Order: sequence, then C-alpha cells, then structure tokens
Amino acid sequence: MVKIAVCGAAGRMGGRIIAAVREADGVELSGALERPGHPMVGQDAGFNAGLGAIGVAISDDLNALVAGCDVLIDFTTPKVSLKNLEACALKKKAIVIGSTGFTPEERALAAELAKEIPAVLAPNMSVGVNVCFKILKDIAQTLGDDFDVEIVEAHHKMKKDSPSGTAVRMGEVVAEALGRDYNKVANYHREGICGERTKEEIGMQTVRGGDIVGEHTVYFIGMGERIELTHRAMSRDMFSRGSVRAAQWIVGKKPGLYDMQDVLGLK
Ligand SMILES: NC(=O)C1=CN([C@@H]2O[C@H](COP(=O)(O)OP(=O)(O)OC[C@H]3O[C@@H](n4cnc5c(N)ncnc54)[C@H](OP(=O)(O)O)[C@@H]3O)[C@@H](O)[C@H]2O)C=CC1
Ligand SMILES: O=C(O)C1=N[C@H](C(=O)O)C[C@H](O)C1
Repeated sequence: MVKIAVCGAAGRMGGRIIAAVREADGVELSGALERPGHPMVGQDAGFNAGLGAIGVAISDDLNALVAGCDVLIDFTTPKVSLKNLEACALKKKAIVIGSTGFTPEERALAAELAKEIPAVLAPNMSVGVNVCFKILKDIAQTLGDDFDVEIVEAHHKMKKDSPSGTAVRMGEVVAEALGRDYNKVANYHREGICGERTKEEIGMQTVRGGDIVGEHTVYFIGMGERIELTHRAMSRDMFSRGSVRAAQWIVGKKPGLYDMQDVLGLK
C-alpha cells in the first residue's frame, strides 16, 4: 500500500483528491493537512470529499504528516508547495505538486530541492491536456512562423493566478517549438493604440467567471485559415485521478523533477 497524504485538504482540489485516493487500488490516505488556524482543522477529511466520516482528521502539523506518508500530494499555492517540498526533502519522501502560479525563480528553487527527492510538478494532471502539450509541439513546428499564436484560457472566479499554469505551459511548448523565448514573446495585455501585432508574440488572454472548471484554446491563425486546439475540463475528477496516478508512479523513482508527461509516458 502506498501511503498518500493530501495538503490543501479543505480546498476544491483537496476534497476531490481525497475522494480519488479512497477510490484507487493500492493506496491509502495516511493524512490530510490544512494551514494552522483553518476552521476545518480537527474535522474529518471525508466531509470535504463528500464521503462522510472516513476516520482521518485534518491536521495542521506538516512534519508529522510528512513523516507518516510515502508521498505527499499538494494543491495549494507556490509558496506553500515550496515549504512542503523542503519538508519532504528533509524526510526523503516523494511529492506531487499541482499548484500553479510559480515564478521562474520559484520553479528553479523547486528543481534545486528536487535534487534530494523524486518530485512531480505539473500544472495540469489530466491526460487530455498532456496530449495537447505533445501535439502542440508538432503543430507549431509544422506551421512555423507564418501562423500567429494566441492562447485563451477560462476559469472560475475563485482562481487566484493568471494566466493559468496550463496556458503558460502551452505558451512555453509553442515558443520552444518555434525557437522563441516564452518570457520575451508572451503578450499579456493589449489596450489603446498598442500597434500592430508582431510576428513573434504569443498573445495570452484570460477569462474569469462563475464556476468554469478550466478551458484552454490555442489559436494558430494564418491568412485565410486557422486551427483551434481546445481542451475543456468537465469536472476536477480527472485532475484528482491524475494526481493519484502520479503519486503511485513517483514513489521509488530516482530524485529529480518530473512532470505529468513523464508519468504518462508521453515524452
Ligand atoms: N495541476 C492540476 O491539474 C491542477 C492544479 N490546480 C491548482 O491547484 C491549486 C489549488 O487549487 P484549488 O483547490 O482550486 O484552491 P483552493 O483555494 O480551493 O485550495 C487550496 C487549499 O490549500 C489551503 N492552504 C493554504 N495554505 C496552506 C498551508 N500552509 N498548508 C495547508 N493548506 C493550505 C487553503 O486554505 P485557505 O483557503 O484557508 O487559504 C485551501 O483550503 C491552484 O494553484 C490551482 O491552480 C487546480 C486544479 C488542477
Ligand atoms: O485553478 C484551477 O482550477 C485550475 N488550475 C490549473 C491551471 O492553472 O492550469 C489547471 C486547471 O485548468 C484548473
């Protein structure tokens, strides 16, 4: 049995991940964590998962939680995830991180810490999005510089980071395939007399509202034709199942930073 602990247990993803752990074979929920002072600390972790009581109380003791698991699944924020990565590195435990909104510096720090332990860091745990990452590279390389690339993502109104981690990764995949530096060509803002579009830029647009789970479209726009590659998430459950699959895969791997394409064998 792989012992899985879940951090962010009272969150939107935390609840679905706890449900996915309980449904999967070969794994057990060893603990659930929330920030100190959270009103759900001390309550049964099954409630936020819609399962009723499951006999695992939500704790705020990170070190005890890490000590009792084989792998920690963490969907919180970059700062919390880096703290968790550090705690896992100290105790030589594996970690799966789904949080998004990492700065380049924070990602570099995650890679440094993951020299000590096996870690999966992925902005999207769904099979569909990871297949999109794979085919985007192909589409971009095949079309080359004659098609303008624009990426539009839509999410629920509670989402804190923008653009989504998935949209950023899509932009990075396309930029790399076209020999461009994403950080130089990403254009997040157009307003007023902002001038004609440059050939190199990748437009990054964000929609926020209601309860949209997550939608991403990459436009390749040519003269007289365009390709639109869209992924729509219908629920959070495939992200959650993906994170449990990643947790089962990462235990026993060599230290290093892996992503969901490694887990799914898509590289
Ligand atoms: N990789 C993927 O496939 C996916 C990634 N995500 C990403 O996952 C992250 C979480 O999303 P979501 O579940 O919607 O967000 P939520 O805000 O619903 O959940 C995050 C939870 O973490 C808690 N938290 C904050 N600080 C700590 C701490 N120090 N220790 C333990 N728990 C803490 C929050 O508590 P409080 O609210 O009190 O701060 C909250 O309950 C986001 O970055 C999102 O973009 C989401 C879906 C899929
Ligand atoms: O915050 C969310 O909800 C989601 N976040 C991820 C991201 O930022 O890419 C993945 C998914 O689209 C849902």
